[in-house]
Amino acid sequence: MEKHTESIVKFQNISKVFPGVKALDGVSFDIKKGEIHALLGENGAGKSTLLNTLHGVNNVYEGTVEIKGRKVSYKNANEAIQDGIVKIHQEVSLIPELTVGQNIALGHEPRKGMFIDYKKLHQEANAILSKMKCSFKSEDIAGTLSTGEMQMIAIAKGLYHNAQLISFDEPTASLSNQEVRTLFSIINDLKENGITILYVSHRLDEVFDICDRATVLRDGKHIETFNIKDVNREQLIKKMVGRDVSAYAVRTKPSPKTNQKVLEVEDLSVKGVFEDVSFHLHKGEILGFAGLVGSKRTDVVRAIFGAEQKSGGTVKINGVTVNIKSPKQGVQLGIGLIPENRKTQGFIKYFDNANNVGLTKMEKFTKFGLLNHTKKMENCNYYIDEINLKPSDPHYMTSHLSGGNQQKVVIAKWLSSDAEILILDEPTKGVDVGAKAEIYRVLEELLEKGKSIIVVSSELPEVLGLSDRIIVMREGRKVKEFENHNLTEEDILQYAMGVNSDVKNEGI
Ligand SMILES: Nc1ncnc2c1ncn2[C@@H]1O[C@H](COP(=O)(O)OP(=O)(O)OP(=O)(O)O)[C@@H](O)[C@H]1O
Repeated sequence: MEKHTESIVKFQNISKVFPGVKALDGVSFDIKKGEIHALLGENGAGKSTLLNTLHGVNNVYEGTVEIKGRKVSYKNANEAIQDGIVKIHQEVSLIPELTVGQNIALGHEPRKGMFIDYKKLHQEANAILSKMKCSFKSEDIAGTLSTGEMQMIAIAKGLYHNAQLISFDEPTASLSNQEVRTLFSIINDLKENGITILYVSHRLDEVFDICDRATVLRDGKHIETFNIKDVNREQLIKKMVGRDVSAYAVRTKPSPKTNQKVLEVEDLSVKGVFEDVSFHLHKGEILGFAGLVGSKRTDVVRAIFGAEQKSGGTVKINGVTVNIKSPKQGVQLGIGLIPENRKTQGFIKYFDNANNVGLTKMEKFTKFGLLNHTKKMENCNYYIDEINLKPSDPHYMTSHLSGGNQQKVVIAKWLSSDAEILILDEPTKGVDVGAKAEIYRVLEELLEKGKSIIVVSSELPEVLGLSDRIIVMREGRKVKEFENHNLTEEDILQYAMGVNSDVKNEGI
Protein backbone atom coordinates (compact mmCIF):
# COMPACT_ATOMS: atom_id res chain seq x y z
CA MET A 1 0.00 0.00 0.00
CA GLU A 2 1.25 3.49 -0.81
CA LYS A 3 2.54 5.37 2.20
CA HIS A 4 0.28 8.04 3.76
CA THR A 5 -2.96 7.02 2.08
CA GLU A 6 -4.64 5.04 4.81
CA SER A 7 -6.35 7.15 7.50
CA ILE A 8 -5.63 6.40 11.13
CA VAL A 9 -7.97 9.12 12.45
CA LYS A 10 -11.13 10.50 10.90
CA PHE A 11 -12.81 13.47 12.58
CA GLN A 12 -16.39 13.93 11.38
CA ASN A 13 -18.37 17.03 12.22
CA ILE A 14 -16.88 17.48 15.69
CA SER A 15 -18.46 20.27 17.73
CA LYS A 16 -17.86 21.21 21.34
CA VAL A 17 -19.53 23.99 23.27
CA PHE A 18 -18.30 25.51 26.52
CA PRO A 19 -20.55 28.04 28.26
CA GLY A 20 -20.52 31.04 25.94
CA VAL A 21 -17.97 29.61 23.47
CA LYS A 22 -18.16 27.20 20.56
CA ALA A 23 -14.66 25.75 20.89
CA LEU A 24 -15.12 23.37 17.93
CA ASP A 25 -17.64 23.93 15.17
CA GLY A 26 -18.24 21.02 12.77
CA VAL A 27 -14.58 20.00 12.33
CA SER A 28 -13.94 17.21 9.78
CA PHE A 29 -10.58 15.99 8.46
CA ASP A 30 -8.37 12.87 8.32
CA ILE A 31 -4.94 12.08 9.71
CA LYS A 32 -3.06 9.59 7.54
CA LYS A 33 -1.14 6.67 8.93
CA GLY A 34 2.59 7.35 9.28
CA GLU A 35 2.50 11.10 8.61
CA ILE A 36 3.57 14.02 10.76
CA HIS A 37 0.46 16.17 10.84
CA ALA A 38 0.57 19.72 12.23
CA LEU A 39 -2.47 21.14 13.98
CA LEU A 40 -2.26 24.91 13.70
CA GLY A 41 -4.26 27.97 14.64
CA GLU A 42 -4.30 31.08 16.78
CA ASN A 43 -4.69 30.99 20.55
CA GLY A 44 -8.19 29.78 21.30
CA ALA A 45 -8.69 28.28 17.83
CA GLY A 46 -9.65 24.92 19.38
CA LYS A 47 -6.44 22.86 19.02
CA SER A 48 -6.28 21.63 22.62
CA THR A 49 -10.01 20.90 22.65
CA LEU A 50 -9.60 18.73 19.54
CA LEU A 51 -6.61 16.92 21.08
CA ASN A 52 -8.65 16.33 24.24
CA THR A 53 -11.44 14.90 22.10
CA LEU A 54 -9.05 12.50 20.36
CA HIS A 55 -7.42 11.39 23.61
CA GLY A 56 -10.55 10.75 25.65
CA VAL A 57 -10.13 13.78 27.94
CA ASN A 58 -13.11 15.57 26.45
CA ASN A 59 -15.80 12.94 26.10
CA VAL A 60 -18.86 15.16 25.70
CA TYR A 61 -19.01 16.40 22.12
CA GLU A 62 -21.01 16.15 18.92
CA GLY A 63 -19.79 14.27 15.85
CA THR A 64 -17.72 11.11 15.51
CA VAL A 65 -14.09 10.12 15.87
CA GLU A 66 -12.96 7.03 13.95
CA ILE A 67 -9.68 5.28 14.69
CA LYS A 68 -8.55 2.86 11.97
CA GLY A 69 -12.08 2.76 10.56
CA ARG A 70 -13.75 2.05 13.90
CA LYS A 71 -15.94 4.60 15.67
CA VAL A 72 -14.61 5.23 19.17
CA SER A 73 -15.85 7.16 22.18
CA TYR A 74 -13.15 6.93 24.81
CA LYS A 75 -14.35 7.61 28.33
CA ASN A 76 -10.88 8.60 29.51
CA ALA A 77 -7.25 8.93 28.41
CA ASN A 78 -6.43 5.37 29.51
CA GLU A 79 -8.90 3.90 27.04
CA ALA A 80 -7.24 5.87 24.25
CA ILE A 81 -3.79 4.66 25.37
CA GLN A 82 -5.00 1.05 25.27
CA ASP A 83 -5.84 1.74 21.60
CA GLY A 84 -2.33 3.12 20.97
CA ILE A 85 -3.45 6.78 20.95
CA VAL A 86 -0.96 8.56 23.20
CA LYS A 87 -0.45 12.20 24.15
CA ILE A 88 2.84 13.62 25.35
CA HIS A 89 1.96 16.41 27.76
CA GLN A 90 3.72 19.75 27.79
CA GLU A 91 4.68 19.30 31.42
CA VAL A 92 5.69 15.66 31.63
CA SER A 93 4.68 14.29 35.03
CA LEU A 94 6.91 11.48 36.21
CA ILE A 95 7.58 10.09 39.65
CA PRO A 96 11.08 11.45 40.23
CA GLU A 97 12.05 8.93 42.92
CA LEU A 98 11.38 5.92 40.65
CA THR A 99 13.68 4.60 37.96
CA VAL A 100 13.16 5.46 34.31
CA GLY A 101 11.95 1.90 33.65
CA GLN A 102 9.46 1.96 36.53
CA ASN A 103 8.03 5.20 35.16
CA ILE A 104 7.78 3.76 31.68
CA ALA A 105 5.96 0.61 32.80
CA LEU A 106 3.96 2.21 35.64
CA GLY A 107 0.70 0.32 36.18
CA HIS A 108 1.58 -2.25 33.50
CA GLU A 109 4.68 -3.88 34.97
CA PRO A 110 5.59 -7.41 33.81
CA ARG A 111 5.01 -9.89 36.63
CA LYS A 112 6.53 -13.13 37.82
CA GLY A 113 3.80 -14.65 39.94
CA MET A 114 2.85 -12.02 42.50
CA PHE A 115 5.98 -9.96 42.05
CA ILE A 116 7.11 -7.39 39.54
CA ASP A 117 9.67 -8.88 37.17
CA TYR A 118 12.22 -6.05 37.34
CA LYS A 119 14.72 -7.83 35.13
CA LYS A 120 12.20 -8.07 32.31
CA LEU A 121 10.93 -4.55 33.00
CA HIS A 122 14.40 -3.03 32.59
CA GLN A 123 15.16 -5.25 29.58
CA GLU A 124 12.03 -4.12 27.79
CA ALA A 125 12.48 -0.46 28.74
CA ASN A 126 16.17 -0.48 27.75
CA ALA A 127 15.26 -2.00 24.38
CA ILE A 128 12.94 0.95 23.70
CA LEU A 129 15.44 3.53 25.02
CA SER A 130 18.23 2.16 22.87
CA LYS A 131 15.96 2.16 19.80
CA MET A 132 15.38 5.84 20.58
CA LYS A 133 19.17 6.28 20.96
CA CYS A 134 18.74 7.69 24.49
CA SER A 135 21.94 8.13 26.47
CA PHE A 136 20.33 7.18 29.81
CA LYS A 137 19.26 3.76 31.04
CA SER A 138 16.10 2.19 32.42
CA GLU A 139 17.85 1.77 35.79
CA ASP A 140 18.58 5.53 36.18
CA ILE A 141 16.50 7.57 38.64
CA ALA A 142 14.01 9.69 36.65
CA GLY A 143 14.34 12.80 38.86
CA THR A 144 18.01 13.24 37.91
CA LEU A 145 17.26 13.76 34.20
CA SER A 146 16.76 17.00 32.22
CA THR A 147 13.43 18.28 30.86
CA GLY A 148 14.30 16.97 27.41
CA GLU A 149 15.21 13.55 28.75
CA MET A 150 11.96 13.40 30.72
CA GLN A 151 10.11 14.00 27.48
CA MET A 152 11.99 11.05 26.00
CA ILE A 153 10.70 8.91 28.90
CA ALA A 154 7.15 10.00 28.09
CA ILE A 155 7.67 8.95 24.47
CA ALA A 156 9.22 5.65 25.57
CA LYS A 157 6.18 5.12 27.78
CA GLY A 158 3.98 5.60 24.72
CA LEU A 159 6.03 3.05 22.78
CA TYR A 160 5.79 0.62 25.70
CA HIS A 161 2.03 0.82 25.19
CA ASN A 162 2.47 0.16 21.48
CA ALA A 163 1.61 3.70 20.46
CA GLN A 164 0.34 4.08 16.91
CA LEU A 165 -0.36 7.78 17.12
CA ILE A 166 1.51 10.21 19.35
CA SER A 167 0.35 13.81 19.87
CA PHE A 168 2.77 16.52 20.93
CA ASP A 169 1.52 19.85 22.29
CA GLU A 170 4.25 22.53 21.99
CA PRO A 171 6.95 19.95 22.80
CA THR A 172 9.95 22.22 22.29
CA ALA A 173 8.87 25.11 24.53
CA SER A 174 11.25 24.18 27.37
CA LEU A 175 13.97 22.33 25.45
CA SER A 176 17.54 23.38 24.65
CA ASN A 177 18.62 23.50 20.98
CA GLN A 178 20.41 20.17 21.34
CA GLU A 179 17.34 18.57 22.92
CA VAL A 180 15.16 19.90 20.10
CA ARG A 181 17.46 18.26 17.54
CA THR A 182 17.31 14.96 19.44
CA LEU A 183 13.52 15.17 19.68
CA PHE A 184 13.17 15.80 15.93
CA SER A 185 15.38 12.90 15.09
CA ILE A 186 13.28 10.65 17.35
CA ILE A 187 10.07 11.95 15.77
CA ASN A 188 11.47 11.18 12.32
CA ASP A 189 12.45 7.66 13.45
CA LEU A 190 8.94 7.11 14.83
CA LYS A 191 7.55 8.13 11.46
CA GLU A 192 9.92 5.72 9.70
CA ASN A 193 8.46 3.00 11.92
CA GLY A 194 4.95 3.79 10.75
CA ILE A 195 3.89 5.76 13.84
CA THR A 196 1.67 8.77 13.18
CA ILE A 197 2.49 12.10 14.80
CA LEU A 198 0.06 14.91 15.54
CA TYR A 199 2.06 18.05 16.20
CA VAL A 200 0.75 21.27 17.79
CA SER A 201 3.12 24.24 17.76
CA HIS A 202 3.18 28.00 17.37
CA ARG A 203 6.77 27.75 16.11
CA LEU A 204 6.28 27.71 12.37
CA ASP A 205 9.93 26.94 11.54
CA GLU A 206 9.48 23.60 13.26
CA VAL A 207 6.34 22.88 11.29
CA PHE A 208 8.20 23.49 8.04
CA ASP A 209 11.14 21.39 9.30
CA ILE A 210 9.33 18.21 10.23
CA CYS A 211 5.67 18.12 9.20
CA ASP A 212 4.17 16.52 6.08
CA ARG A 213 0.66 17.97 6.19
CA ALA A 214 -1.12 20.57 8.28
CA THR A 215 -4.63 21.38 9.38
CA VAL A 216 -5.55 24.94 10.27
CA LEU A 217 -8.36 25.70 12.73
CA ARG A 218 -9.75 29.19 13.17
CA ASP A 219 -12.46 30.10 15.73
CA GLY A 220 -13.24 26.40 16.16
CA LYS A 221 -13.75 25.81 12.43
CA HIS A 222 -11.72 23.67 10.07
CA ILE A 223 -10.16 26.03 7.55
CA GLU A 224 -8.00 23.76 5.42
CA THR A 225 -5.84 20.62 5.40
CA PHE A 226 -2.87 20.74 2.99
CA ASN A 227 0.67 19.56 2.21
CA ILE A 228 3.25 21.72 3.98
CA LYS A 229 5.46 21.89 0.93
CA ASP A 230 2.65 23.54 -1.04
CA VAL A 231 2.65 26.72 1.08
CA ASN A 232 5.16 29.34 2.16
CA ARG A 233 5.37 31.03 5.55
CA GLU A 234 3.23 34.03 4.64
CA GLN A 235 0.49 31.86 3.12
CA LEU A 236 0.45 29.65 6.20
CA ILE A 237 0.12 32.61 8.55
CA LYS A 238 -2.67 34.06 6.47
CA LYS A 239 -4.60 30.81 6.70
CA MET A 240 -4.17 30.83 10.49
CA VAL A 241 -4.93 34.46 11.19
CA GLY A 242 -7.16 35.29 8.24
CA ARG A 243 -5.16 38.42 7.40
CA ASP A 244 -1.60 39.46 6.53
CA VAL A 245 0.61 39.64 9.63
CA SER A 246 4.34 40.09 9.85
CA ALA A 247 5.76 36.95 11.37
CA TYR A 248 8.86 38.78 12.44
CA ALA A 249 9.52 41.04 15.40
CA VAL A 250 10.16 44.51 14.03
CA ARG A 251 10.21 47.98 15.57
CA THR A 252 7.99 50.27 13.54
CA LYS A 253 8.99 53.58 15.17
CA PRO A 254 12.31 55.23 15.96
CA SER A 255 13.53 54.26 19.43
CA PRO A 256 12.72 56.86 22.12
CA LYS A 257 15.81 55.70 24.06
CA THR A 258 17.38 58.41 26.28
CA ASN A 259 20.67 58.54 28.19
CA GLN A 260 18.92 58.54 31.56
CA LYS A 261 19.76 55.36 33.50
CA VAL A 262 16.62 54.07 35.24
CA LEU A 263 18.24 50.86 36.43
CA GLU A 264 21.88 50.22 37.28
CA VAL A 265 22.99 46.75 38.26
CA GLU A 266 26.53 46.16 39.49
CA ASP A 267 28.19 42.82 40.23
CA LEU A 268 24.86 41.21 41.05
CA SER A 269 25.20 37.60 42.25
CA VAL A 270 23.03 34.83 43.58
CA LYS A 271 25.35 32.28 45.16
CA GLY A 272 25.76 29.15 43.04
CA VAL A 273 23.45 30.47 40.32
CA PHE A 274 25.00 33.52 38.63
CA GLU A 275 27.86 35.84 39.40
CA ASP A 276 28.94 39.46 38.95
CA VAL A 277 26.36 40.58 36.43
CA SER A 278 26.55 44.31 35.64
CA PHE A 279 24.46 46.36 33.23
CA HIS A 280 22.18 49.35 33.05
CA LEU A 281 18.83 50.14 31.45
CA HIS A 282 18.08 53.49 29.80
CA LYS A 283 14.72 55.20 29.95
CA GLY A 284 12.77 54.44 26.78
CA GLU A 285 14.82 51.49 25.58
CA ILE A 286 14.34 47.76 25.20
CA LEU A 287 17.26 45.79 26.56
CA GLY A 288 17.31 42.19 25.35
CA PHE A 289 18.72 39.24 27.29
CA ALA A 290 19.83 36.34 25.12
CA GLY A 291 21.41 33.02 26.06
CA LEU A 292 20.81 29.31 25.89
CA VAL A 293 18.58 27.34 28.26
CA GLY A 294 20.48 27.22 31.57
CA SER A 295 22.31 30.53 31.06
CA LYS A 296 20.45 31.92 34.14
CA ARG A 297 18.89 34.93 32.41
CA THR A 298 15.64 34.35 34.30
CA ASP A 299 17.44 34.19 37.66
CA VAL A 300 19.08 37.57 37.01
CA VAL A 301 15.78 39.34 36.38
CA ARG A 302 14.09 37.52 39.27
CA ALA A 303 16.84 38.70 41.62
CA ILE A 304 16.38 42.30 40.48
CA PHE A 305 12.63 42.01 41.13
CA GLY A 306 13.16 40.49 44.60
CA ALA A 307 11.91 37.01 43.71
CA GLU A 308 15.38 35.58 44.41
CA GLN A 309 17.69 36.76 47.19
CA LYS A 310 20.91 38.31 45.96
CA SER A 311 24.14 37.29 47.65
CA GLY A 312 26.12 40.25 46.38
CA GLY A 313 26.10 43.36 44.23
CA THR A 314 24.06 46.54 44.08
CA VAL A 315 20.91 47.68 42.28
CA LYS A 316 20.06 51.35 41.74
CA ILE A 317 16.73 52.69 40.52
CA ASN A 318 16.92 56.23 39.16
CA GLY A 319 20.32 56.65 40.81
CA VAL A 320 19.18 55.52 44.28
CA THR A 321 20.52 52.29 45.75
CA VAL A 322 17.71 49.90 46.66
CA ASN A 323 17.67 46.59 48.51
CA ILE A 324 14.72 44.71 47.07
CA LYS A 325 13.96 41.67 49.19
CA SER A 326 10.54 40.64 47.89
CA PRO A 327 8.44 40.99 44.71
CA LYS A 328 6.13 43.26 46.74
CA GLN A 329 9.01 45.68 47.26
CA GLY A 330 9.91 45.32 43.59
CA VAL A 331 6.40 46.39 42.60
CA GLN A 332 6.45 49.28 45.09
CA LEU A 333 9.68 50.51 43.53
CA GLY A 334 8.14 50.49 40.07
CA ILE A 335 9.28 47.15 38.64
CA GLY A 336 6.91 44.72 36.92
CA LEU A 337 8.02 41.17 36.11
CA ILE A 338 5.96 39.15 33.66
CA PRO A 339 7.18 35.66 34.47
CA GLU A 340 7.92 32.87 32.04
CA ASN A 341 5.78 30.46 33.98
CA ARG A 342 2.57 32.44 33.67
CA LYS A 343 0.25 29.57 34.51
CA THR A 344 1.52 29.22 38.06
CA GLN A 345 2.92 32.69 38.72
CA GLY A 346 0.75 34.91 36.62
CA PHE A 347 -2.94 35.02 37.52
CA ILE A 348 -5.46 34.04 40.16
CA LYS A 349 -7.37 30.93 39.17
CA TYR A 350 -10.66 31.98 40.75
CA PHE A 351 -10.70 35.48 39.20
CA ASP A 352 -12.27 36.58 35.94
CA ASN A 353 -10.37 38.60 33.33
CA ALA A 354 -11.43 41.98 34.72
CA ASN A 355 -10.10 41.14 38.17
CA ASN A 356 -6.91 39.55 36.91
CA VAL A 357 -6.09 42.40 34.51
CA GLY A 358 -6.83 44.89 37.33
CA LEU A 359 -4.77 43.04 39.98
CA THR A 360 -1.85 45.47 39.93
CA LYS A 361 -4.19 48.45 40.10
CA MET A 362 -6.78 47.44 42.70
CA GLU A 363 -5.53 50.06 45.16
CA LYS A 364 -6.02 52.75 42.53
CA PHE A 365 -9.55 51.57 41.76
CA THR A 366 -10.44 51.61 45.47
CA LYS A 367 -11.46 54.72 47.42
CA PHE A 368 -12.51 54.67 51.07
CA GLY A 369 -12.56 50.87 50.91
CA LEU A 370 -14.96 50.81 47.93
CA LEU A 371 -13.96 49.35 44.60
CA ASN A 372 -14.85 51.49 41.58
CA HIS A 373 -16.22 48.83 39.20
CA THR A 374 -16.56 51.21 36.26
CA LYS A 375 -12.86 52.05 36.37
CA LYS A 376 -11.92 48.39 36.70
CA MET A 377 -14.06 47.46 33.68
CA GLU A 378 -12.77 50.37 31.56
CA ASN A 379 -9.23 49.29 32.30
CA CYS A 380 -9.94 45.66 31.38
CA ASN A 381 -11.88 46.50 28.20
CA TYR A 382 -9.07 48.76 26.98
CA TYR A 383 -6.50 45.98 27.29
CA ILE A 384 -8.83 43.27 25.95
CA ASP A 385 -8.98 45.31 22.75
CA GLU A 386 -5.30 46.10 22.78
CA ILE A 387 -4.20 42.44 22.99
CA ASN A 388 -7.17 41.02 21.06
CA LEU A 389 -8.29 38.65 23.82
CA LYS A 390 -10.53 35.78 22.78
CA PRO A 391 -13.26 35.56 23.97
CA SER A 392 -13.25 39.31 24.62
CA ASP A 393 -15.40 38.98 27.73
CA PRO A 394 -14.14 40.69 30.91
CA HIS A 395 -16.27 38.34 33.03
CA TYR A 396 -14.81 35.14 31.50
CA MET A 397 -12.78 33.11 34.02
CA THR A 398 -9.13 33.44 33.06
CA SER A 399 -8.54 29.76 33.92
CA HIS A 400 -11.05 28.78 31.21
CA LEU A 401 -9.17 30.64 28.46
CA SER A 402 -6.86 28.84 26.04
CA GLY A 403 -3.19 28.76 27.11
CA GLY A 404 -2.14 31.62 24.84
CA ASN A 405 -5.03 33.83 25.88
CA GLN A 406 -4.17 33.25 29.55
CA GLN A 407 -0.73 34.60 28.75
CA LYS A 408 -2.25 37.66 27.15
CA VAL A 409 -4.20 38.35 30.37
CA VAL A 410 -1.02 38.19 32.45
CA ILE A 411 0.74 40.50 30.04
CA ALA A 412 -2.23 42.92 30.14
CA LYS A 413 -2.10 42.88 33.94
CA TRP A 414 1.42 44.27 33.87
CA LEU A 415 0.91 46.54 30.92
CA SER A 416 -1.85 48.26 32.84
CA SER A 417 0.30 48.61 35.97
CA ASP A 418 2.21 51.73 36.96
CA ALA A 419 5.56 49.97 36.67
CA GLU A 420 8.24 52.18 35.12
CA ILE A 421 10.51 49.22 34.46
CA LEU A 422 8.88 46.23 32.83
CA ILE A 423 10.67 42.91 32.64
CA LEU A 424 9.17 40.34 30.29
CA ASP A 425 10.47 36.79 30.49
CA GLU A 426 9.72 34.90 27.25
CA PRO A 427 6.84 37.29 26.44
CA THR A 428 5.57 35.38 23.43
CA LYS A 429 6.11 31.76 24.49
CA GLY A 430 2.99 29.86 23.41
CA VAL A 431 1.51 33.02 21.86
CA ASP A 432 0.29 32.87 18.26
CA VAL A 433 1.76 34.97 15.43
CA GLY A 434 -1.10 37.48 15.36
CA ALA A 435 -0.92 38.08 19.11
CA LYS A 436 2.88 38.31 18.96
CA ALA A 437 2.60 41.25 16.58
CA GLU A 438 0.02 42.85 18.91
CA ILE A 439 2.29 42.44 21.94
CA TYR A 440 5.20 44.01 20.05
CA ARG A 441 3.05 47.05 19.20
CA VAL A 442 2.00 47.41 22.86
CA LEU A 443 5.66 47.36 23.91
CA GLU A 444 6.41 50.19 21.48
CA GLU A 445 3.52 52.19 22.91
CA LEU A 446 4.85 51.67 26.42
CA LEU A 447 8.26 53.01 25.34
CA GLU A 448 6.56 56.09 23.94
CA LYS A 449 4.92 56.56 27.35
CA GLY A 450 8.42 56.69 28.89
CA LYS A 451 8.65 53.15 30.22
CA SER A 452 11.80 51.05 30.02
CA ILE A 453 11.73 47.39 29.14
CA ILE A 454 13.86 44.28 29.58
CA VAL A 455 12.98 41.33 27.34
CA VAL A 456 14.38 37.87 28.09
CA SER A 457 13.82 35.59 25.14
CA SER A 458 15.06 32.32 23.67
CA GLU A 459 13.82 33.37 20.28
CA LEU A 460 16.77 35.15 18.72
CA PRO A 461 14.74 36.86 15.96
CA GLU A 462 12.61 38.36 18.75
CA VAL A 463 15.59 39.68 20.74
CA LEU A 464 17.19 41.01 17.54
CA GLY A 465 13.98 42.56 16.23
CA LEU A 466 12.98 44.30 19.45
CA SER A 467 16.09 45.34 21.38
CA ASP A 468 18.13 48.54 21.35
CA ARG A 469 20.93 46.70 23.11
CA ILE A 470 21.50 43.01 23.82
CA ILE A 471 23.20 41.25 26.73
CA VAL A 472 24.32 37.67 26.18
CA MET A 473 24.52 35.30 29.15
CA ARG A 474 26.24 31.96 29.42
CA GLU A 475 26.40 29.64 32.42
CA GLY A 476 25.60 32.32 34.97
CA ARG A 477 27.85 35.03 33.50
CA LYS A 478 27.32 38.03 31.28
CA VAL A 479 29.63 37.30 28.36
CA LYS A 480 28.80 40.13 25.97
CA GLU A 481 26.93 43.38 25.56
CA PHE A 482 26.02 44.50 22.03
CA GLU A 483 24.58 47.68 20.55
CA ASN A 484 21.99 46.21 18.21
CA HIS A 485 23.40 47.49 14.89
CA ASN A 486 23.44 44.99 12.02
CA LEU A 487 23.74 42.14 14.48
CA THR A 488 23.03 38.61 13.30
CA GLU A 489 21.89 35.46 15.11
CA GLU A 490 25.39 34.04 14.57
CA ASP A 491 26.98 37.01 16.41
CA ILE A 492 24.85 36.24 19.46
CA LEU A 493 25.18 32.46 19.27
CA GLN A 494 28.98 32.66 19.18
CA TYR A 495 28.88 34.16 22.65
CA ALA A 496 25.89 32.20 23.93
CA MET A 497 27.63 28.94 23.02
CA GLY A 498 31.05 29.94 24.30
CA VAL A 499 32.88 30.12 20.96
CA ASN A 500 33.65 33.74 21.83
CA SER A 501 33.78 35.34 25.26
CA ASP A 502 34.64 38.72 26.77
CA VAL A 503 34.85 37.10 30.19
CA LYS A 504 37.97 35.08 30.99
CA ASN A 505 36.94 32.83 33.84
CA GLU A 506 33.43 32.03 32.70
CA GLY A 507 30.96 29.61 34.20
CA ILE A 508 30.29 29.24 37.90
N1 LIG B 1 -12.77 24.25 30.30
C1 LIG B 1 -13.17 25.27 29.56
N2 LIG B 1 -14.20 26.06 29.95
C2 LIG B 1 -14.61 27.09 29.20
N3 LIG B 1 -14.08 27.43 28.00
C3 LIG B 1 -13.06 26.69 27.54
C4 LIG B 1 -12.55 25.58 28.30
N4 LIG B 1 -11.52 25.03 27.59
C5 LIG B 1 -11.39 25.76 26.46
N5 LIG B 1 -12.32 26.75 26.42
C6 LIG B 1 -12.50 27.72 25.34
O1 LIG B 1 -12.53 27.03 24.11
C7 LIG B 1 -11.84 27.76 23.09
C8 LIG B 1 -10.76 26.89 22.46
O2 LIG B 1 -9.72 26.69 23.38
P1 LIG B 1 -8.47 25.73 23.12
O3 LIG B 1 -7.75 25.60 24.42
O4 LIG B 1 -8.92 24.48 22.46
O5 LIG B 1 -7.60 26.60 22.08
P2 LIG B 1 -6.12 26.36 21.51
O6 LIG B 1 -6.23 26.44 20.03
O7 LIG B 1 -5.55 25.13 22.09
O8 LIG B 1 -5.34 27.64 22.02
P3 LIG B 1 -3.78 27.88 22.51
O9 LIG B 1 -2.95 27.96 21.30
O10 LIG B 1 -3.86 29.21 23.19
O11 LIG B 1 -3.43 26.77 23.46
C9 LIG B 1 -11.28 29.01 23.77
O12 LIG B 1 -12.15 30.09 23.49
C10 LIG B 1 -11.33 28.67 25.24
O13 LIG B 1 -11.53 29.85 26.01
